Amino acid sequence: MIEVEHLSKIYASTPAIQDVTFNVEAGEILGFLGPNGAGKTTTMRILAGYLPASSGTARIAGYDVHENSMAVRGKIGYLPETPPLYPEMTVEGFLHFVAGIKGIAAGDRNSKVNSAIARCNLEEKRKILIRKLSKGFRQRVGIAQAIVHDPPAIILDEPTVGLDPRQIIDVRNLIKSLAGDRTIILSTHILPEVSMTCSRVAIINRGSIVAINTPENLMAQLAGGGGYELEINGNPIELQKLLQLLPGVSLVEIADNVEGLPPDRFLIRIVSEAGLEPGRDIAAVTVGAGIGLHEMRRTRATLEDVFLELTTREMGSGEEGVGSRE
Ligand SMILES: Nc1ncnc2c1ncn2[C@@H]1O[C@H](COP(=O)(O)OP(=O)(O)OP(=O)(O)O)[C@@H](O)[C@H]1O
Repeated sequence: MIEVEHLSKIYASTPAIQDVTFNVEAGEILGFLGPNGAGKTTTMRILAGYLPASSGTARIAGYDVHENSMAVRGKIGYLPETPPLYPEMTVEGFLHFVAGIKGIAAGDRNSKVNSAIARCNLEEKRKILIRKLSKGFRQRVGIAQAIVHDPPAIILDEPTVGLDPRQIIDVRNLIKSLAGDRTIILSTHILPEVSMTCSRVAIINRGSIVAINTPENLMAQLAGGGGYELEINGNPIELQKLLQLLPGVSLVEIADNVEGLPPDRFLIRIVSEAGLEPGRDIAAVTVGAGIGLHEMRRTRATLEDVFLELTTREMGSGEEGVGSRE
């Protein structure tokens, strides 16, 4: 549904994105995750046909975004970072106005507007002036204007920025409810947003895609990300020396300042080598050394670990990333 190939954009002499390539299948929600300034908005604006690329191509439902920008606008709904709302219009009046701009025939506008209002749970606000709405409701109006012409693809740029926690949950649920037959790209710099909403995530850093995969696979592929935590009483330094000798153990740390830990106990964090499970040996060595083992649990890499690993890595030091590039 969305095919992006070798897309680059250079502003004056500053490259904003470089050689960005990815596909989004019909019905998928792709999270476009990256720190501030990574190039998310630039990519979204090119896809929506609002900004020309310096090189490369992007197609939506088979149409080139540059060569067929009018056809593309009919296939795509776009919510920019700051939604283009008219505060002095009512919700319903504004959506009628947008439906007209988007070329919906006059006879179809009522049903399209009503359907967008229903999908975005705006029934009770339809006659209210937009300036009187809370930010959460305004964001829903922004999403309603993006979907009023019932496009098969939707691009949402940072849709939950500035919302309170309740509004964030509402907007995320709304986004999930729009999926199904529609293809959605959701740009965000908020990690939980992608794990809660998206089936796949592309991580962009300094203008380049560094990984693209399901959140689960990204976490599973992070080398050495898994490990164990032990709560012990006994000599932690002695145990650390013994555990460091075990095959499959790459790092043993004694944790500082752990809240809620009784004064005679220590927390040991162990990072294991990818694909190895030294848990049995760890338990046996600990008990064999006469150390009290109060608790032992597995720890797994989180999406946050993956994100930090990929976005804090220095340029030019094995930049390939953990996901499969498309
Ligand atoms: N109009 C412009 N002129 C010059 N440089 C720009 C322009 N727009 C963006 N940039 C630069 O391009 C890079 C990518 O910006 P972009 O807004 O796409 O990032 P982003 O990931 O959306 O960031 P944020 O989350 O902060 O919005 C940044 O270095 C930014 O400073």
